[in-house]
This record gives sequence, structure tokens and C-alpha cells, in this order.
Amino acid sequence: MVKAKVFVLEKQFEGLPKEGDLRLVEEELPPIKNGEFLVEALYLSVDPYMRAYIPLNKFGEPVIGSQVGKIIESKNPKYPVGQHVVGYFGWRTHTISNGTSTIFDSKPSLVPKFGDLPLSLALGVLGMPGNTAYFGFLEICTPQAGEVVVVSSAAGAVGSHVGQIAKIKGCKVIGITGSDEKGKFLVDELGFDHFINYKTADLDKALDELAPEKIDCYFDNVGGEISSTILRHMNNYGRISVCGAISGYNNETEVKVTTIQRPMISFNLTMEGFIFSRWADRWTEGVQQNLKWIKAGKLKHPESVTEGFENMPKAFIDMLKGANIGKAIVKV
Ligand SMILES: NC(=O)C1=CN([C@@H]2O[C@H](COP(=O)(O)OP(=O)(O)OC[C@H]3O[C@@H](n4cnc5c(N)ncnc54)[C@H](OP(=O)(O)O)[C@@H]3O)[C@@H](O)[C@H]2O)C=CC1
Ligand SMILES: C/C=C/C(C)=O
Repeated sequence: MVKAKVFVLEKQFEGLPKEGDLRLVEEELPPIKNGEFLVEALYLSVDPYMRAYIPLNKFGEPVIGSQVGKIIESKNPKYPVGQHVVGYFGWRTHTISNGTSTIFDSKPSLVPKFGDLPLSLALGVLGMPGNTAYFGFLEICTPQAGEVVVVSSAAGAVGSHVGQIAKIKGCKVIGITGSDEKGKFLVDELGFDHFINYKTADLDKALDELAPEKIDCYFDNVGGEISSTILRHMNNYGRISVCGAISGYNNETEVKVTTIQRPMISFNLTMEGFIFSRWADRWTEGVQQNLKWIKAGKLKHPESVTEGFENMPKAFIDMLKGANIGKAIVKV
């Protein structure tokens, strides 16, 4: 008999989540049936969408989320024992799956061969955040060499990746982030041209100084006042990829963007939102290109790893507070 440890929703979040909003329970799993397989978690992901989508999570149900695990029993030939799999199984150490999708139209998928790279990358640069950066930036912003690119939440999983792709494409890149330490990392380690600490700098003034030629592409991870300000610095025919709105995820009401119409009209802007699963049919293309860039030494993949399944709530809250550089991961 396998016992799973599972974090379930105890209390709806109000503002920044608290560890007590989640409860750790044990679940005895039944024997697997034909068509099913049993997965043991190795790495779990903590992501901003878990905060944004928590109103959809039922009380007593596992918190939504993805993981990389090892298949330890199987009665499904598509998911053989010993293989590693990525799935949206929720915050749990052991899961019985029948291979169907539970969220985002994403079925559990076998982890492709990454060589000697860590399996955790399947939750980051070689997984959902990686393809969010790859497709969400290249398809919507269509960056050209010599253009100016601004990315918010620039030191996080998606933002740090977008900035590096922008450098590969020959752009000037400015990252907006929440600390000087993170900003210096972007410039010194990832090759960004400049950073702006949105907590201490006057963003308007800093953009005047760092982007006098104006911004051609804005990859928006945060929304709110940061994005309103950036919009006022866009170039004619600028493109804005709306990826996330984390500045409002802890708010009771939706975050307000105070300035859209005037800059949209005056600068002939194009703004487009997306969910990563839009490019599900091109998934392998994104993973393979990101893998090639890693192997060529052009794409770094920082991670902030928290040890221990019991520390999932802490890792999640720390990520929302900005403690992570790169992808926030929990190692079981
Ligand atoms: N559309 C899609 O398909 C997808 C969208 N997303 C979205 O992309 C964004 C980035 O996700 P991801 O890379 O996984 O997460 P990150 O790794 O960027 O982690 C979240 C970061 O958000 C920043 N942050 C927290 N609160 C605020 C705030 N009030 N204002 C500005 N920044 C804040 C923090 O960094 P700092 O120190 O800079 O404050 C924190 O480190 C999120 O908005 C997410 O919802 C992600 C995946 C898919
Ligand atoms: C799939 C992720 C969505 C957001 C908004 O983070």
C-alpha cells in the first residue's frame, strides 16, 4: 500500500497566502487499474498561476501544480516503469494517473532526453515557463536586431529566459526587477544591458535615461502601474506581449492599468495576451530550440531550489515575495 503526502486547500487565500491556508494530509492509494500508472514525485514546481487560479481550487482538494516524477508502477504501455514524466498532478508525492489532462489541456508527458542536465529543467527552461518565454516573446513581440526590449519580473523563470532570447536576437535589453542583487545578476550573469529596481527607482526617469530611443517590445509579466508607466515609453509600432499580471494576484480586486488607450493610439501599439498552451502543437520545437541554446552556452537556467516536500508552502510564498532568481523548484 502506497501512502501519498498531499497539500490540500484548507482556507481560501486572502492577500499573500499563509502557510496555514494549506494542510498536509496522508492518502492511502488503491492498487492501480488497467490504463493507470503510479508516479513518485522528484521535483515540484511553485508558480504564480497557483495564486491566480486558487479560487478554482476546491477545499480539501490538492493544490494545483506540476511535477517531474518517476513511474514506479504501470498498467499503461504509453507510460512504462522507470520513465520520467511531467504532469499537472497537484501538490502530492505519489499520484495515480490514467494519462488524461487535468488542467491547461496538458496530458502527462514523458521527459525527453536532456543528456546530463537536471530533470528539474522540465519544469523550467525546458518546460512550461521555457515555452512561455520562447513562443510568447518571439511570436507576439517579433523582436528585430537593434530593437529595445523591456521585460518585467525579469529575474524570474519566464523573464530571465525572455531577456536572454532578446540578447540572442541582438536586442538591447532592460530588465525590471525587485532588488539590486537580482538586477546585478541579470547584467553580470545573463548579459542584460541594464536593470531597473522598481522598488527603489523612479521608473519614468530611469526609462528616459536608459531607453531614450524608446521601447520596441515589452514582455509584461506584472501588469499594474509598472506596465502603465512602460507603455508611455513605447516606440511607434511597439509590440506588447501580455504574459502575466502578478502585481495584482494577491489583491481582492483586479489590478487596474491606468494608462492604455492614449499610448496605444498615439504610438500605434499592438498588445496581445496569451496562454502558453496556444502553441501545444509546436511544443517540441520550443523545447529543442531552448536545449540547443543551453548546449551552445547561450541560455543559462538559474533555479532557486527548496529542499523537502513539506516546504512547498514556504517555497510558494517566498516566490510570490520575490525570493527566487530563475525558476522556483522544490526537491522532494
Ligand atoms: N500566460 C502564460 O501562459 C503564463 C504566464 N505566466 C506569468 O508570467 C509571470 C512570471 O511567471 P514566472 O516566471 O513563473 O514567475 P517568477 O519566477 O517571475 O516569480 C514571480 C516573481 O514575481 C515578482 N513579483 C511578485 N510580486 C510582484 C509585484 N507586486 N510587482 C512586480 N513583480 C512582482 C517577484 O520578483 P521581483 O523581485 O522582481 O518582485 C517574483 O520573483 C507571472 O505573472 C505568471 O503568472 C507564467 C507562465 C505561463
Ligand atoms: C498558465 C499560467 C498562467 C498564468 C497567468 O500564470
